[in-house]
Amino acid sequence: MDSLIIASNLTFAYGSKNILEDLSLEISKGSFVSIIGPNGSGKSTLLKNITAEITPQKGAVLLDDQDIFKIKKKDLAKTIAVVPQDTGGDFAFSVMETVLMGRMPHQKRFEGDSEKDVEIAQWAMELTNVWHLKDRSVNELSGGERQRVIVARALTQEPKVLLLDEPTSHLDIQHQYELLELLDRLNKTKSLTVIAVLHDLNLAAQFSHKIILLDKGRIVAYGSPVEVLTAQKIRDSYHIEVAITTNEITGRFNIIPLSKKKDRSEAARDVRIHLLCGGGSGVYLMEQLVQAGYQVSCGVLNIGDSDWKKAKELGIAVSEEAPFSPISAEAFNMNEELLNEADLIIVLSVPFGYGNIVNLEQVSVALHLKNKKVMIVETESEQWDYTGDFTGGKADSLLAGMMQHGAEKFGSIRELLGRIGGK
Ligand SMILES: Nc1ncnc2c1ncn2[C@@H]1O[C@H](COP(=O)(O)OP(=O)(O)OP(=O)(O)O)[C@@H](O)[C@H]1O
Repeated sequence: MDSLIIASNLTFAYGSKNILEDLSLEISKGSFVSIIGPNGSGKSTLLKNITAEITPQKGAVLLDDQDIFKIKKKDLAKTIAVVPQDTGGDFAFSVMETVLMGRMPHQKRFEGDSEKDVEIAQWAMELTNVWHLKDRSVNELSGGERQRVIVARALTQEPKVLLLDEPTSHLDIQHQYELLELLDRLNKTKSLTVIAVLHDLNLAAQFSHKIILLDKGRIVAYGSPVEVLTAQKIRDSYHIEVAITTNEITGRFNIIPLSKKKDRSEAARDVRIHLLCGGGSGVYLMEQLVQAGYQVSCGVLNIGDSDWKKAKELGIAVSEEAPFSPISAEAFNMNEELLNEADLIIVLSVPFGYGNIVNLEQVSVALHLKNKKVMIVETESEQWDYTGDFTGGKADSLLAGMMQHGAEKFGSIRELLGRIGGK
């Protein structure tokens, strides 16, 4: 590994309270590393130690093999730029003047801004989408605009490594992505090493090569997103349950916080919901219902189907069958059990053929004989090519029969969630 930063055995205390405990790490040149961890775990303190803003009581930090605390501040600023957490304070300067301050490490004393300095400042302001604000006073900007100006100032330093402390905290979702995509681009095209404290684990997962998970001043995990962002590690550090699922389209994984059992809505906690879905029609609803605290089951689903995969990821009980096989007695019986246990059955827009009509018949029996509550969602989703009934009218007549016996119909999953109190 071609290391840019090596921290060894760092111990840092504020007063008598140790914040970092014998912490060691290496960050390689050209990498994109995120630092995550719960509030107060020491992320900002670590960042300040490895940028020589504060000095540890014990341990050492090397930047390119040099003791960082011995490098002159001006020289250090040619290599390292920092976007601090708090970009507040009084900036009685214009945006242009503020961004040009980033050139100071490269300028001689009393030397004004050269044409090149202005060009670099413009380049950084265009990248961060603040060029149009160049003549405004920084004091008049919104939090998000100001944050982008500070990033522009840091880029104007032309650093080899950019350290950012929660750079997305003031940004709306569009600007969060724009900023991280910009950092990703600079990382790839200019070999800029990026070290960012991020609170959003999904953003960290999406953009980082490596993630450092800090807890109580110690590194509890350091590795690729897949190695660090496991449900177990997140539970241990953040004391929260999460489901980790894979996005079918992007291939990236999503971390979905699940409310703690005790925090779940009283109403949702003990309600069992069974879904008749398939082909991805149930993915979104499953996530929403699990997140809202419902106990969810589904079936019968073909093994390998996207709904089946999502159910497995979320740990949902599922009655399953091999693809292209008729529903076996075993799958039928398990589905019946799940239906019997359910307080509510939801039928989603699934094309019915002779292979899966049994599912609908089972729901119909549960409604007619067991008085189960049934909700039917009939949508033509963009993701799902709803083609309806391939059973010569049998599916339609079962659905119509259920409607006559009290099943409720909804035009969309959102409408249904509005009724049952999902998210
Ligand atoms: N200047 C300071 N003086 C005394 N204690 C401090 C100071 N700065 C931070 N601390 C304490 O050090 C601990 C770690 O703080 P730090 O800001 O590094 O955590 P963090 O992981 O970045 O937290 P957050 O996610 O809330 O930003 C906290 O308990 C904090 O109260």
